[in-house]
Amino acid sequence: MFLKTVLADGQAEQAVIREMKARAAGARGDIEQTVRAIMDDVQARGWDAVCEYAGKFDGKAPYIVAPSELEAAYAACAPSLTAALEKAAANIRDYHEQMLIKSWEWERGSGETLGQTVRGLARVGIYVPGGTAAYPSSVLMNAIPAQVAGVGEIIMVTPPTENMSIEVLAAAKIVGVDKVIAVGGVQAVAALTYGAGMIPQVDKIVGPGNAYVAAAKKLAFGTVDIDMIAGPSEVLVIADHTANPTWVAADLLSQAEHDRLASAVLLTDSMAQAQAVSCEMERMARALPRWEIIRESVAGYGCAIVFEDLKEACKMADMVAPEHLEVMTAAPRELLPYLHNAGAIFLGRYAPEPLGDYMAGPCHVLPTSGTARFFSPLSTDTFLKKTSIIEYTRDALQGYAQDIIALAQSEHLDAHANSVAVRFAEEAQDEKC
Ligand SMILES: NC(=O)c1ccc[n+]([C@@H]2O[C@H](COP(=O)([O-])OP(=O)(O)OC[C@H]3O[C@@H](n4cnc5c(N)ncnc54)[C@H](O)[C@@H]3O)[C@@H](O)[C@H]2O)c1
Ligand SMILES: N[C@H](CO)Cc1c[nH]c[nH+]1
Ligand SMILES: [Zn+2]
Repeated sequence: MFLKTVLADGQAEQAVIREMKARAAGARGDIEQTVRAIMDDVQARGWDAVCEYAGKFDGKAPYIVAPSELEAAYAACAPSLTAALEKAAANIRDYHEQMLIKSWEWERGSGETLGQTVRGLARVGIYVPGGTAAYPSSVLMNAIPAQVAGVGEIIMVTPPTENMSIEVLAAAKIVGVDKVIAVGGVQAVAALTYGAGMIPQVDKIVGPGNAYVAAAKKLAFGTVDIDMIAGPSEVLVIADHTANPTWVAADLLSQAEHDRLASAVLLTDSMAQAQAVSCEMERMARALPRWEIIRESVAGYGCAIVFEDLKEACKMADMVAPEHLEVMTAAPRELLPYLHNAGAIFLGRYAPEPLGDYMAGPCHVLPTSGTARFFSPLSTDTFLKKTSIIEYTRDALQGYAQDIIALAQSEHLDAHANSVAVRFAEEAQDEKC
């Protein structure tokens, strides 16, 4: 069968999870030493090193992409594409405006004012891969949440390939990215991390890239912040016998085509459904241009598991914690309370995964490789920085003075205790006199 199909027996589920973990570890690769050497060299020698590595790996010196080049790219795209990008941009923007957290203040009691200021980061870098994975949709998905969060300056970097994607450049123009620099790979991440030549140091680097870029982002973490290390794409579909097998198959293929390491998993309570989906996948996949990639990803990381009860399938989905989770059952919302771990959940037959990739509005940069157990999608939160605010009146502080002093003394921190005591000592003295 095209999609290997097994009955759930406890072991089959564990085997799938083991394979996915091994895949995630393998995808990371063992290139840290090479990447560290480039990062260190850029930190030490700055722009000269960036230019040398750009020449070595991309055969071209880095340069700032002029606004006229962005305009020309926009004009060169089909109007139907720029219109679709603009529609997607509007949906991404209004979705993220809904979730934006604002600064807040609260009076706990008389004279105790507490709160938080919430501000966008001053400057962020967005990495956009070169090659076939240069997705214009990813430019929108990374840059718009940053803009809505109020980031001061967005710098986009992308490898200076011979024929840079006009669609990517058009997307940068639509969003209004502040600066686009044609530089890629580790040298781009290093320049954004330490600052080099025309590239200023940023506060955070986001966006996907190959194993070198991912390793560089890992090393950058600490000097700057990063979003996450994105692994290969994943889709897990929970479908009962009511789902249309052609549609389920189409959705599984939509992520299998991303990458040879991509995973496409079906969980169902119907063996007939599993078999029908497998047949449909094979039929449709053979007609797709990325057939070779699909064949490898489905053979390596695709499967269907048949459960007696869909609640058991939900437990398995929670263990996998997939990037994308589709629920195509007669009553999808009934399963929602049982699903805790996923980057994005698509409910019902009219929410195929590519709706989320392009148009619905939530960001398509999602946790992968099981990290949806604890990571969240990229969003405005990714680009926000919070600062606590504490303001007390004299009386409010006095009300806590003895408690603070007691706590400080218990930790043998006399200067801490004194910082509060000193504020009331003079008054105590005055009262004595
Ligand atoms: N998860 C997602 O949402 C998502 C989206 C888009 C792309 N991606 C991933 O992004 C990646 C894109 O990869 P890509 O290679 O096409 O573009 P890329 O921009 O990530 O990497 C290209 C750069 O890699 C560097 N490089 C190449 N070989 C090197 C070497 N031997 N040593 C040091 N540096 C080297 C070069 O500087 C080059 O500019 C893919 O792995 C794809 O799966 C993921
Ligand atoms: N599904 C990808 C993330 O896993 C994002 C993407 C971009 N374009 C199409 N798909
Ligand atoms: Zn996709």
